[in-house]
Amino acid sequence: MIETKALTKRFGKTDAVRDVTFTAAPGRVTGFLGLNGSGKTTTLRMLLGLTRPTSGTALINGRRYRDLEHPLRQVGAVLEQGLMHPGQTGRGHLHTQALLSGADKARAEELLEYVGLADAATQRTGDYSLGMRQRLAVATALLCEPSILVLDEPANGLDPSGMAWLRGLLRDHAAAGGTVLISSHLLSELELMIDDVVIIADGQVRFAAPLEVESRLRVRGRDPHTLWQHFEQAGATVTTDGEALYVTGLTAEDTGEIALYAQIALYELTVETPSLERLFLDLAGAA
Ligand SMILES: Nc1ncnc2c1ncn2[C@@H]1O[C@H](COP(=O)(O)OP(=O)(O)OP(=O)(O)O)[C@@H](O)[C@H]1O
Repeated sequence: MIETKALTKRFGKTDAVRDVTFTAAPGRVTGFLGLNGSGKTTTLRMLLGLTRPTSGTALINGRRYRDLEHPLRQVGAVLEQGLMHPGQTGRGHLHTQALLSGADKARAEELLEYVGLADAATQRTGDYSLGMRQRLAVATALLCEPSILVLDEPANGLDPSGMAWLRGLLRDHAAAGGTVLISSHLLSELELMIDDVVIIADGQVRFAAPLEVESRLRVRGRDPHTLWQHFEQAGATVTTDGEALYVTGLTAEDTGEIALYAQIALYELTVETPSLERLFLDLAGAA
């Protein structure tokens, strides 16, 4: 569990982060979205004890990072990929990091395989592509099997297959009960991998909610007018573009049952998740 409460950081006269409060819950992948300079990295650095907050708190499993007993066993972070010696091999890097963090070599070998670098383990990291360095950084973060993963812009440099790999890895981590916080300005890519979204603009949180709350249903049926009345009677909000009805406030199951009860054939019942990009541009742009 990650919690920030009224987190604030001032650099001179600049309020980089102002009153930021949000939660990233276990079992969920939380996207931390913002344009460049919006305060994402500063927030994550405060969470990881690398920058001292001006005020407010940032907690990992209920404690500040510096009060954690075995921080690397609780939280793994990918903040930048530059922290590896270019002359060291991928395997050498991971073995060194394992030694420093109290993990064993077998875990390092397992992770080389898991992140898809087993075949490139003997190459120098200086010859790695940006995507390969990202994979190695993720492997390093996972060495001590932390329940929480914090990743700052991990999608940078990943090709489509790398993105699919990252998506699978984060989903598996959350499915096993872990907490994932991932920052990005690459909206379309995050949309497929997150459960909850926190949007930050100009140092302040503009939106924090599960992604699905904003979803709506697109419904077409034989008698739209009567369907409309039934949906409204069930408490839904209904609009139309002349082709279909758009229903919010009902599940797809409820909607199907209501149509069956009214004996009106349905021709279409689609759950539409709003484009995160549209949501983001509306909220971030309003800063
Ligand atoms: N050490 C610092 N000293 C002074 N100002 C800083 C410092 N670090 C960040 N800032 C300022 O704080 C604001 C937020 O920066 P931050 O790096 O947190 O944003 P970001 O959302 O991570 O952006 P990016 O995606 O470009 O990294 C910016 O205006 C930045 O210039």
